[in-house]
Amino acid sequence: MSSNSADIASEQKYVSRLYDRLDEMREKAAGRLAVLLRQAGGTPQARSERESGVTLYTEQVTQFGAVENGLCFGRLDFHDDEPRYIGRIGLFDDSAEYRSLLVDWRAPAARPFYLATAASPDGVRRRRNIRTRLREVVGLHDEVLDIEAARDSAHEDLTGEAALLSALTASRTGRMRDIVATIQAEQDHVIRAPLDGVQVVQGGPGTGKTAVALHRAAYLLYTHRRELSTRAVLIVGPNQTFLKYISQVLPSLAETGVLLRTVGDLYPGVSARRTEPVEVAEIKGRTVMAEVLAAAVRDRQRVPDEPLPIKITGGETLMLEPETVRKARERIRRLGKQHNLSRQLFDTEIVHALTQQIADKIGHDPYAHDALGGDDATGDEQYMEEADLAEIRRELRKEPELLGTLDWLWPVLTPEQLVAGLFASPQRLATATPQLTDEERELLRREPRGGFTPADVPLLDEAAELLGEDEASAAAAAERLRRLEVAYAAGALEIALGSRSIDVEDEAEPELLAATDLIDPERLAERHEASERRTAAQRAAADRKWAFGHVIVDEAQELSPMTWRLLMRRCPSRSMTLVGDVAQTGDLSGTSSWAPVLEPYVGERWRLAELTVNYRTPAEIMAVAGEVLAEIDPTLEPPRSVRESGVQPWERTADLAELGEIVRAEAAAMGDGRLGVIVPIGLLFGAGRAVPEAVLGDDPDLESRVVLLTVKQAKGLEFDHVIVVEPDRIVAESRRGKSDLYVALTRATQRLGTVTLTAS
Ligand SMILES: Nc1ncnc2c1ncn2[C@@H]1O[C@H](COP(=O)(O)OP(=O)(O)OP(=O)(O)O)[C@@H](O)[C@H]1O
Repeated sequence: MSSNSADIASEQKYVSRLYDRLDEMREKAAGRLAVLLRQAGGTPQARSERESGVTLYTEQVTQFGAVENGLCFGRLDFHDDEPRYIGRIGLFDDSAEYRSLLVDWRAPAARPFYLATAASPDGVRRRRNIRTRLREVVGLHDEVLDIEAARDSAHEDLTGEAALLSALTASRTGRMRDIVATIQAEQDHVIRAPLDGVQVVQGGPGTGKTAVALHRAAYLLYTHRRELSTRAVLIVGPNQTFLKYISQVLPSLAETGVLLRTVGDLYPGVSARRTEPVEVAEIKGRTVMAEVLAAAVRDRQRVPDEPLPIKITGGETLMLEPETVRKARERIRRLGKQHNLSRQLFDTEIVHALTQQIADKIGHDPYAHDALGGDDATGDEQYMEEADLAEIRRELRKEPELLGTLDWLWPVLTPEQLVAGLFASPQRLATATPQLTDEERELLRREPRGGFTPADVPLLDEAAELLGEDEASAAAAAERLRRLEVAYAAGALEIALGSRSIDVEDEAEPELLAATDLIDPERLAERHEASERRTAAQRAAADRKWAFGHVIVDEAQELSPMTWRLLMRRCPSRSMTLVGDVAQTGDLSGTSSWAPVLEPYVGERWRLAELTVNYRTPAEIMAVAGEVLAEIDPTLEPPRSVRESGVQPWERTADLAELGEIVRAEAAAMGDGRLGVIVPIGLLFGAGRAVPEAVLGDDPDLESRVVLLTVKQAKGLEFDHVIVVEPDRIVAESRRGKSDLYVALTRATQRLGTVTLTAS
């Protein structure tokens, strides 16, 4: 780290100029936004232009606020070119030449900042990391890429790791940070990989997979803005806690147009929070469930055992024969249309059959063969006129008893009704699941009330495909969209306010406050709705059939085959980035190899990139975790730790009552930072009583100093210090217990301890 004050002063001058420029642009955008928000009325065209202006300037104000911290973090000096400053966004001066002041990190011109090495300098003489706090330059770290220049430099440091190491050893806050200033070359290659096709990123714990996935989203949105801003990018993460943990990374990279979702939230209108045993989730994740659901739909298309009497107005009773229903059903099934969309056809078939019955009874022309009869026609056996038949059909369609019968024979179903109804009924389960054992069937049974589990979501989606949407559900979808828009509009206003720079906030920027005073979320949502100018991410969130421009999956090894089906439906272009580690798979329906999950969708056409360096876990901890990895699969290589901490992991044996004391001692040794206590599922509440100061729950607040959680909850997260309680019990709790332990042991950035409890 250099602290040459002359250099710092000179960089400060430049950085201050960049902030001045940022302020100018932000003020301009906020001013324009405020003016637009005060306007009302006008022609439809004027309104529409105003609405797009509001969207544009809201986004700009948000973006300029989001890049406040660490706006500029790097500088490249070339042998034969002007220095180039690298930052979170591109900035230009407002002169006629529109000169570049700051290069966006995603632009090709910024790439040498991440890739140039002394061996392959690419014209770069010196790479400088600029560290800022608020708007002040507080340190420089130089890396000279040519030996000659290195001799003259005041910032001689050829290791190139100082900036990285200072980022890695900093205390954690409970929120993931971006790594834009220190992206490493192997990560950069993944981030900038082509948009098309399926890119798998396999890497051990701490290799930056999540970081890379998020930076890739930002890169793709920047580089392919036009395609992706209309189709949107979806990022799927394992749980709400994890999504919260990563939620600030993309805004800090000035990207907000990405939809972050858990699998449990991928079916619009359902928030799957119900829990269930892992064995049940595993059954629901099997591909065979697609056949089960198809059978469950067929089972709802009934054929009565006996003729059904149907009383119609006027007191007459028609008989609907099982054979008639069976034939109608066969004909309709042959058409291959979705169940709900076939209902009308079914009605038509049955109404026709019953009309025929009436015609047979009353419509036969008694004079058909009688030339002297009162009728005009001769010869042909004359049934009723077509107009009369049509009239009967019309009347029949209004008959309440018939309508009830049709509903019973071919009910219009929502996916929710189909799935909940299937699991609630032993009889329906028995019919639809011949492939399962009695025991498995029994596991699937549950009460319909109580909502859905994450493993139900792919089933709901599959069911929706089989059923098709009728008008009622389309109307419900429109209402969902409206509600989401109100929520989004509230969020957008919050971001516009919350992301203002500290300086601006201090001065209580009057125009921006006026902007939010002027419009409430409900009205902003109406503007969006009226103008059809919702962001793609907003529209995608409410639309089950949305085809995303790119889908990124984190912890992709955990997805079940049924979830893969759902995701592939959401991404027909197969432009995907899948990051994960097959050694960390915990879910029983997850995978331990990439090829079999991808083969059904893309054959062998997918690219594999491997990340090999562990940025999180010091070598001392990785040595312990490496032993567990060898037990999972001796052919797997643990990632190489980038640093050593000099601290060996510790082990203790204690009884549960002592756990509180141990945790307090560890927290005291930690300074500021976060301590994660990872326990077996069965011990969560017992440990919670023993360590009352720890937070725990479905979605624990990760910013708390001590967090108590299960391995499943800890997946993807990290803490400065970690205590793993009862490692053997963690292994024993699941068929994938060793992988769970491996995950638990690799969460610490500084120090690891394990506690084995004595039986008491
Ligand atoms: N180039 C980098 N510069 C600075 N920090 C980095 C870099 N790469 C990774 N890190 C940090 O290393 C830690 C681990 O990264 P991340 O969580 O993305 O790893 P992961 O591969 O997803 O791990 P896991 O598989 O255990 O979930 C994070 O704190 C991340 O910020």
